[in-house]
Amino acid sequence: MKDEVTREDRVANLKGMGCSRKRVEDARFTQGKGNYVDDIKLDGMLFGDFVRSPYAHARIKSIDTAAALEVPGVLAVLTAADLEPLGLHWMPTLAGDKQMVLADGKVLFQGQEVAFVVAEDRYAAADGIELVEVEYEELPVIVDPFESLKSDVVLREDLVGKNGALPDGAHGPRKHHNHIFTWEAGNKAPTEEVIANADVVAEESMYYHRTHPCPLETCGCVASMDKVNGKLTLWGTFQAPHAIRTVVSLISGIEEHNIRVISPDIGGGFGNKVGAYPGYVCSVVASIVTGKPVKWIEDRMDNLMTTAFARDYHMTGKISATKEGKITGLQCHVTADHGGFDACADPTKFPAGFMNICTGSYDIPTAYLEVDGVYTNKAPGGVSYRCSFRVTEAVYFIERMVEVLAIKLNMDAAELRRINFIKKEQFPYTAALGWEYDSGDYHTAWDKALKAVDYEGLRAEQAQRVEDFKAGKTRKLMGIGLSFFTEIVGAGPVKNCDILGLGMFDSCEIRIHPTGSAIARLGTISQGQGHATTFAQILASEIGLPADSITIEEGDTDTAPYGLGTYGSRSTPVAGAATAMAGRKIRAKAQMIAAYLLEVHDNDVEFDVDRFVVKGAPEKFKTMKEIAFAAYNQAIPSLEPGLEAVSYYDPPNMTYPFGAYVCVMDIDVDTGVPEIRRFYALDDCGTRINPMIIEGQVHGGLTEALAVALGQEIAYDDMGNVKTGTLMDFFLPTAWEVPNYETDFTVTPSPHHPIGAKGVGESPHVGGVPCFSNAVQDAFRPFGNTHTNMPHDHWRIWRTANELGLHD
Ligand code: PCD
Ligand SMILES: [Cu+]
Repeated sequence: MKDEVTREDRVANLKGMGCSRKRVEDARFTQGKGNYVDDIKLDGMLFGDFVRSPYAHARIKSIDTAAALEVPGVLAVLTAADLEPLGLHWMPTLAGDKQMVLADGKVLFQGQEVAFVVAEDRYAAADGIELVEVEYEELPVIVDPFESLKSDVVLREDLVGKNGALPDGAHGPRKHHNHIFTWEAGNKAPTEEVIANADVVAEESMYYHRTHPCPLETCGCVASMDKVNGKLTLWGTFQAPHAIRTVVSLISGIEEHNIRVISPDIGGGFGNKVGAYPGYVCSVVASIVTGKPVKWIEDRMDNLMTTAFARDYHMTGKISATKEGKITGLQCHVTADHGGFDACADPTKFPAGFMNICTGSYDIPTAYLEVDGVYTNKAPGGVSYRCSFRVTEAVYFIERMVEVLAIKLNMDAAELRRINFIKKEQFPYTAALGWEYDSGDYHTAWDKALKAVDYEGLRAEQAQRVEDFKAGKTRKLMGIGLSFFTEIVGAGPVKNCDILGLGMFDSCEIRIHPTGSAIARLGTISQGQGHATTFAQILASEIGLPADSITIEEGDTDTAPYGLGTYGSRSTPVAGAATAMAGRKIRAKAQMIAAYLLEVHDNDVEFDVDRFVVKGAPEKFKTMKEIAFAAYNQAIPSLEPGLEAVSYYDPPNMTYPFGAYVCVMDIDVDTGVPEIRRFYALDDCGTRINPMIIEGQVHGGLTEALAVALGQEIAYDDMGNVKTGTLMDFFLPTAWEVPNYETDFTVTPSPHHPIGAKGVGESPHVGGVPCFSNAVQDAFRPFGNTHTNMPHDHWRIWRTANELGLHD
């Protein structure tokens, strides 16, 4: 006899929310069957590549392309002079600035695009590049933003009026010719007053160094202009394909319906692929000029040296408290190094992103933040790396300030956090710098974390270690790194978040096929996160069809509904919500169909897992599969045939995931080598869609956090040369450096999200960096250390030990 199918079986069969469904995309990724931009090969396709500036700041006196054009296979060499008649020698940036597509009279950073060589293949292009003769006149180089604000050297002549007048920038008045904007949040005078009269004030200056996400796949595109039909198709590594389509239309004048932008598989994005690069514009122009498809793919050095960097924030803070440790005020000033052009990808009203989340997880009554953006001779960008909107910087700042305050108060840093956390009953909580935190339960998470690692025990062990060190019994110190973070993800309500005037909603469109399977398309685009797996799970739970019968498609602007793309952990909070809402529309229609089929009133049926059941008569039901068929097969009075829905979702607020991290580290004082003994990470991202994917996200984010905290950096010398432009010098952690992460969670749903989910992709990075850094700093705390700057590579750790006299 066949076992009866239980309700539990039916739930399991859906593989819906909460299930660790295996990633459906991995079958192709693990078998080398992914379809990345560089896999696209079209008939007659040409290859374009850049002549790049060896200088960080120079006047361009002449460009001679004659010899390059003689190279067999080289078809064209584009310079700014060729783009100028088309109005394409400069392009708008996402931050309201403009950027040279090809060097127009001067170059502002090493690696800047000077000319675009179009050839039959990559090798001919490379030969052509060698023969383009550019005459440069070197100009004084500025790599330090503080120097920049004092210098007579004008970096952006295009932004200075004839008589030296300084027209306003995109974000208001400018103080100096190399100044971009000042952005403020909070209340200055009251904060200064609180700090001036406080029992205790801790002050610190810190530099969050410039780094780069270094995705496995570099940036690139293939442009194909079909002149007969007037259609442009652009494949590329785009994190925001629809926005790219709109931008391409606006700057090229090609009507938007004649542009098709496709993001195929993307080998990691991490924010690097949000903005628009000169390579896109040049490929499009080259395709129009030659009438052939043109591919442009960066090499690793191009990618590291010239595409969207992250961080480069010089932060100075003051934090005040009572003698008992209750925080009373916080002040922060940032000097933000934006390089040669302001190309940050923040929502328009937020030139320093969400840096104003820098009060962190603490109930701080008054605060003030001021950010000055500055031009220097470095590459532009400033969007990227597992937090598009500067939350990494904000959390690093507050999590260091709290540690520095703990030292000043001679208090335990875990206890100091505990007494200042926003309390559960205070949510929704409006922070001093303006954000409304949707939900949180920080005390529960913190207690769980400290208990899991036996915090008291660790502190006792650390004290013993200090004794042993002083007694000459060991040369290893022990650091306990703590961090508690609150993220802000899911941009964003259209009322205050837009990019280039495009409101930051997102979308999902669903079609149910007659046999009860479905396709859903979204305005976001996976770069490895596993959207094809997880969005199908949301739908499975909402519409009662198995996730395995639902295809998720993203990234083709001809088919997907308009959306703002994937970055800032916005897919779950925004497109995930749209998916649930579209699913509910499907369910509402399915209910009417079910009622018709069961010959009862609409309100007499109710949804149960995968079917509609007559209330009080569970043996009378129609499964979603049957309903789907009926939608196409029966004429139902007053209902259109078919079963489709679309939702454009404008979230009422952002979501505020949080987490509690602890890192235990042993540091060899004589070599400066840190050894991570334990890393415990508790994440709360509200309702969890796929626990296994969440765990993968946490592992990835923590590994990138380890990289940034312990060695990864884009470093410049005084001449503006990039010293870390290859993977020989740029630290990319491998399994060798990575510890065994212990992951954990609590669940505090978002009250405004239809399924209560918050983002998680960025969180481990945001919380991880301060945790690793705090572990290093904590090891040296007993010897008088208050703060040292990242990255904590072996040399810098060794130097700290040396400066503290530990080598004597
Ligand atoms: N609650 C929850 C949440 C979430 N999830 C999952 O998880 C993931 C994620 O999500 P999110 O957080 O929402 O996010 P998205 O939007 O999707 O994504 C983005 C992110 O993501 C991350 N992760 C990753 N991974 C991979 N693999 N790759 C990549 O690239 C990446 N990137 C990075 C970044 S950096 Mo930016 O862009 O900087 O802003 S931001 C970012 C997906 O799958 C989802 O579904 C779940 O499950 N649950
Ligand atoms: Cu972010």
